[in-house]
Amino acid sequence: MSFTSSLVVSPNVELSPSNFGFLDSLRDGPQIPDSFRFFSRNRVPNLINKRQKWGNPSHSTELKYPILCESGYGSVIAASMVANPAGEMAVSAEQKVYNVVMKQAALVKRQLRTAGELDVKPDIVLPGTLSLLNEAYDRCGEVCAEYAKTFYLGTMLMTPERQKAIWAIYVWCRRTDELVDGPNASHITPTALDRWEARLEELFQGRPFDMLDAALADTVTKFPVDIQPFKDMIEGMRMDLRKSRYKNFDELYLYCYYVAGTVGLMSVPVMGIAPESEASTESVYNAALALGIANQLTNILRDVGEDARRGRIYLPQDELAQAGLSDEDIFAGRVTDKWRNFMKSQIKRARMFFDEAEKGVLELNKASRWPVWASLLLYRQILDEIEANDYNNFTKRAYVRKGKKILALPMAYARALLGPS
Ligand SMILES: CC(C)=CCC/C(C)=C/CC/C(C)=C/CC/C(C)=C/[C@@H]1[C@@H](COP(=O)(O)OP(=O)(O)O)[C@]1(C)CC/C=C(\C)CC/C=C(\C)CCC=C(C)C
Ligand SMILES: [Mn+2]
Repeated sequence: MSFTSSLVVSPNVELSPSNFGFLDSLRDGPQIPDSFRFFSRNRVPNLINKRQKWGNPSHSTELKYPILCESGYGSVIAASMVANPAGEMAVSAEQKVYNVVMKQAALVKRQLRTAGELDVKPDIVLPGTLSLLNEAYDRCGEVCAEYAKTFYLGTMLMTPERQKAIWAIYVWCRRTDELVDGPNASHITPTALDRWEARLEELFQGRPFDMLDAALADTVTKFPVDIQPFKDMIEGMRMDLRKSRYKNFDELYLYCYYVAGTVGLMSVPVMGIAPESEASTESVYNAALALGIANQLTNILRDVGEDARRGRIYLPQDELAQAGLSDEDIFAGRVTDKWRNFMKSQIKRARMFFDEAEKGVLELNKASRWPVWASLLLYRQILDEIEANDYNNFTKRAYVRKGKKILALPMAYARALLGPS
């Protein structure tokens, strides 16, 4: 059975709207309860909450990271070559990420600006398959609405093609995240992640395993989306399995790229760049990357206590030491002046990434700017809430109240009216 002429469903997989049990295909440890199905209508409670991570520029106001815009590449790249203890030159996290950004930007440059608009390939329909594909996309929309309501509302202005594609990407990201962060996380091994990656490769070759994969398989035939950011997100999940400390911001930055910067790189080819934009494709990708990093840093700062209770500290160890703090201080969860000062510098860094991201939102297609602004404004407010909690992110979870969330939508809309200057 196939969904479109280019999609071939893996043999022995019965495709039906209710077949979302993709964990079965990853199983290599203890049995996963059959009753568990990803994205059943009643959201499976997230028993183990979120991942977390961060970094800090307290000693300097100089931005090393969010500066991959066109000018100054040379110096950034030079700064990115670092010697390891053996004296060999190693490629820094920033350089690795930069290579992916350039690759994705080049791909998009070739395909995205066709008379300023995206040239969406039409469906080639086989009898009976289009309705299944539509059902798959509808299900992606439902999942998205269930997990990220504000963002889902923000996608309402997008063209149906773009909207569906973003939902499909969202669902793949959410499923990937749930592997290590969801209720079945304890069953997930590196081998399971290898299988998830093999499945991703199949999907990109037009052989989706289930309906939700089929939606993404269709999306990647229509938009210039590269597989690398998807693979990198899986790599981020591997990192989460094997690591619970980050030596310095370089290590943390790479992790943030893997789990969140990648989302920006996946989304821009679908959202599109405004036809009137004069910004370079690379600079828009750089901003997208910055938004992912900013979100993830914020996520880490919000969840310090929660993560510590799982034995995880995403904060850069060297910056903690510089601030006179240790793991024990975090496990003890004491809000001291040392902690407040440390947090101030971490928040400052996260805001710098948000500022960098702002520049790029203006350059996006008009209809895509709204959800991005909404996400940026809402996530950034979490930092304000951490401050309002007097930096107690050990026992108080910073969150944006419903009223403020609702207000963010018209504010985001107003901002979205502003395009490239
Ligand atoms: C408009 C918009 C936000 C589009 C992105 C849609 C999309 C594909 C989102 C996928 C998000 C996802 C499920 C990622 C999996 C890994 C993960 C969970 C990352 C964390 C997200 C926060 O999720 P949440 O608070 O729900 O976390 P819990 O699991 O509940 O704890 C992250 C912190 C990062 C998500 C990263 C982004 C949303 C980056 C978005 C960047 C762009 C869309 C680029 C915009 C373009 C420019 C030029 C600025
Ligand atoms: Mn999660």
